[in-house]
Amino acid sequence: MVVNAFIQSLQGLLIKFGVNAPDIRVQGLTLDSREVSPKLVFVAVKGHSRDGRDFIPQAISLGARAILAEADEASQHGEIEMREQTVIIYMWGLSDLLSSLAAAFYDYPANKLATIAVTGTNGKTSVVQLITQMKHLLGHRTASIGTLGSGIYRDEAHYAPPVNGNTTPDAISMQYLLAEFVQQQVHQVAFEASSHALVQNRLKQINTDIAVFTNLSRDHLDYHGSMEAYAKAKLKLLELPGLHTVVLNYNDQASQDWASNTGKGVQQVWTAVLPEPARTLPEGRYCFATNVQYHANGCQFRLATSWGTTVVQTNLLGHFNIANLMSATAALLSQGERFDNVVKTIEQVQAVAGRLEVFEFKEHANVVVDYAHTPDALTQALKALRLHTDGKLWCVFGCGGDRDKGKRPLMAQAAEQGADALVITTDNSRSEAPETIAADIRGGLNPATLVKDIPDREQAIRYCLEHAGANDLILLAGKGHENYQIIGDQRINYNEREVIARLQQECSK
Ligand SMILES: CC(=O)N[C@H]1[C@@H](OP(=O)(O)OP(=O)(O)OC[C@H]2O[C@@H](n3ccc(=O)[nH]c3=O)[C@H](O)[C@@H]2O)O[C@H](CO)[C@@H](O)[C@@H]1O[C@H](C)C(=O)N[C@@H](C)C(=O)N[C@H](CCC(=O)O)C(=O)O
Repeated sequence: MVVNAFIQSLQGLLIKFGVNAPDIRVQGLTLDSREVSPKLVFVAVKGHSRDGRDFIPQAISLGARAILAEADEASQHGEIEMREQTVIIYMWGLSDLLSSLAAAFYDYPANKLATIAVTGTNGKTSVVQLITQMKHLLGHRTASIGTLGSGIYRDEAHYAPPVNGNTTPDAISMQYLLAEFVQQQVHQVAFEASSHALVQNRLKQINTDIAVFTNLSRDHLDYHGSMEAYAKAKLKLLELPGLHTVVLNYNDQASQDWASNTGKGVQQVWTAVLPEPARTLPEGRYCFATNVQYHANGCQFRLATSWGTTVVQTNLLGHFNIANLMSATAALLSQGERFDNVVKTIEQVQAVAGRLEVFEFKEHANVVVDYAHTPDALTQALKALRLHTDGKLWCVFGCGGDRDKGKRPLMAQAAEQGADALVITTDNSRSEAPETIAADIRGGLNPATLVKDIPDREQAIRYCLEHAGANDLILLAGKGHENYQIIGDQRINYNEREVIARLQQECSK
């Protein structure tokens, strides 16, 4: 809820932007005509598929007292039109002004927060979540914004869903969320910066202390057109105001571009996961994980940084999670958190719910829950887990009903190539019979591959626990943090993490 402190004169603000408008007192701004109320100003801008100005009549009918509309040409800037009881103020270049306008409206909330922005093709969500959890463990009131939604971290993440389903909310929502956090005495915010958001200037006026770059690989070419344009979009993170540190990935080629585009006076901190201690050290600060040993319930590695060196244990699984952990650690150390305190948080931090989340079983094989539900994600998860077991790697998986049937044999191949023992189960069968989906999956397997069909997911997990050796590792792929199964047209409660917690208790009796 926007609180009274935000009620201010829009007029004062518009004067800053060279527009002389009548005095209008409002509580907020919105880009969406459907959300308009008399207390909100509707901001009508041209979009990719639609023109917000076409929704002005709807905003008026919902009681908008004021509308800011994108001007078609510079000469129209500051023009004022009255339609019924509503004042429409035209502004030239309004789309690009949105972040500045909203920042001013909400009184520059980012200036009152410690802010960390994370970009990169993979790992954004995990790094943001790790930073958030670690800052919480260090005793700070910490919030995050990203693919999982937005909110303050308490003992677990309970977030409001992402605005419009976007990883990075629109320019107005970003400032609004930050202002809400300020109101709630938050000290630290970490947010994901998608390449779309950077190109569309959703973050332009967000004072950002630290920028973290994870990695760059092919993605979103439908939107950006070429790898060059995509890489350039990511680099726009370096243009955000207030940056004092940029965290770069020594293992990723694209970091060289980042290093050469880093502004004067901005400190570079390099992160890496290396097989053995680094022979040469980068210029600037660094935060390296070396000699990583992978166990059934986590990793042990040597943490070698410009702030100190020690051996640490974490219950995160997978090489890429150690890379994510280094990014988070580097950001925290750059903020001035004490080395020994940060090390303690590395040892306490938990995996993001349903993302290579390990559940320990004393007498049985450990179980890992992961959201992997595409062939590539399944391949990556199995590849990561292979290092964590000397025994067999089990894979429990399925495919959705009423969806792309071509995916079924591909999932089978990914499982067959990455795992030693396969169990096909149900994963949102919808209107199809689980047996039909299983048969399609089997169609992608080598006939000699040993595979079991157990449509009931819980029975499938029990089967693996009973048959796997204590050194084996069992991956339950597909459900992750979700808490339902769609069977027929019913959405049935099913939380795999709760099922496993129950089985853990049963097994410990
Ligand atoms: C291509 C793109 O980025 N589109 C974003 C953009 O929408 P748009 O410009 O197409 O909006 P539009 O539908 O043309 O509408 C134009 C204007 O009319 C307004 N409108 C529209 C309908 C209506 O009834 N009333 C109304 O007022 C809209 O609020 C908007 O201001 O602005 C919207 C509001 O900020 C975003 O929600 C929308 O994201 C869409 C949903 C999207 O799919 N975006 C993807 C590509 C994206 O941004 N993805 C990245 C993550 C990528 C990743 O790393 O995985 C992200 O940050 O989420």
